[in-house]
Amino acid sequence: MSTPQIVVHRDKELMAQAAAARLITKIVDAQAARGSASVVLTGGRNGNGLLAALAAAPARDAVDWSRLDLWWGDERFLPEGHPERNDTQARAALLDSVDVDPARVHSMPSADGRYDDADAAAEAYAAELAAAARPEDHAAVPSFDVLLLGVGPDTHVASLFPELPGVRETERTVVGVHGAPKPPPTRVSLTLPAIRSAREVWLLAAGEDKAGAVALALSGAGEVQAPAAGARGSRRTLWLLDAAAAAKLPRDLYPPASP
Ligand SMILES: O=C(O)[C@H](O)[C@@H](O)[C@H](O)[C@H](O)COP(=O)(O)O
Repeated sequence: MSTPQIVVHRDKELMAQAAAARLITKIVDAQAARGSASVVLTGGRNGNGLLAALAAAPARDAVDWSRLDLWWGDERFLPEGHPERNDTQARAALLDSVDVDPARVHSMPSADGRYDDADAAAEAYAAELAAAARPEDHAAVPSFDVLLLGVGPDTHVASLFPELPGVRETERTVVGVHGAPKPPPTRVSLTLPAIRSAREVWLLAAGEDKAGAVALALSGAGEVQAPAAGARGSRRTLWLLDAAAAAKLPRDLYPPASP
């Protein structure tokens, strides 16, 4: 697992634009090397801000959108098309305006009666991930090129909240989440083992309400108390912050070229 690297941008707009530029480059490079790319999307303001910045970036046309697999790190277990679903928001921010292959857009199941509950939905998504994994991935999920995560003020990532059962999961790749402290209470989430199968994990946090969470997760807290601390990529873990979210980082962690 990789050691976190920290990049601090002046404000959240610049952070979103820089992250979008980074993601375009990453996808183009992966497509050049392997023919296709895979990205795991996240919900929240910063994840959607990145997608909106990507939609507005002229370089987005360098991506072959038809050769991109999209997955989600978590989802609110709500009916399809619900405005609070992460995939509904991602479609509005970016996916409706680029030429993605619908068969490669792997939304998490919705609460529309097909699955009894979030646990059954999680099992179905785990099976979809397992079917997409290749032998060389050595895991029950593909080796995603980039997995994006927002960070909550309580240090949650995806729908893995401090001390809840989901963050303690060591076997399953996807779990149903019940009683989440952030509404809606019922969700579906990748687990830390699934997140750690990604080559690169990028965590996004902006605003002063995230400063405590960022400092805690990067200062040696355990992953059960601070789930963001356990989100690491196999090759790279990148924390993309704005200055306000970085404000409480211990000085020795603060990167040299920061504003
Ligand atoms: O399902 C959710 O409720 C969101 O996906 C959530 O996990 C979000 O990513 C973080 O809370 C950070 O949110 P912001 O980027 O809005 O601060």
